[in-house]
Amino acid sequence: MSDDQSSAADRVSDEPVLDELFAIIEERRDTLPEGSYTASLFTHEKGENAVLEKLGEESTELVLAAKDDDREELLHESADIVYHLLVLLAMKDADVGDLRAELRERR
Ligand SMILES: N=c1c2ncn([C@@H]3O[C@H](COP(=O)(O)OP(=O)(O)OP(=O)(O)O)[C@@H](O)[C@H]3O)c2ncn1[C@@H]1O[C@H](COP(=O)(O)O)[C@@H](O)[C@H]1O
Repeated sequence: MSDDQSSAADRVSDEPVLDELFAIIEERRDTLPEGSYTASLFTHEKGENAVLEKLGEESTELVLAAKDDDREELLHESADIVYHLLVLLAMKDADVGDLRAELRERR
């Protein structure tokens, strides 16, 4: 780990960024505003298959970024995956609280 990278324990934060993102995703799902990429994923315009395809593509890109030791690309693809994963949860009657509970159970 480089000097400018703190340990995982140091970087534990209660900043609710995932909860905020999930709330925005739910709001887009429920109101379907014009011009919203997120809203388009909840319509026939794109739909579930588009989300699953994105997750597949981004997983491959994540693997390639890791193999290339490309830290910037690794973080970019990770963020894309987390976003599309949260969209998928919102499609499947699950939410970020369920994900948190699942992770807690494994500790
Ligand atoms: N976090 C995201 C987010 N991550 C990715 N994306 C979109 O997901 C798509 C990803 O497709 P691609 O991977 O093909 O895009 P890319 O990253 O340019 O391409 P690659 O280099 O990865 O191949 C792009 O259109 C991105 O804009 C996102 N779109 C929205 N959000 C969040 O959702 C909120 C609501 O945004 P709207 O969708 O505009 O309502 C925003 O405020 C953001 O917080």
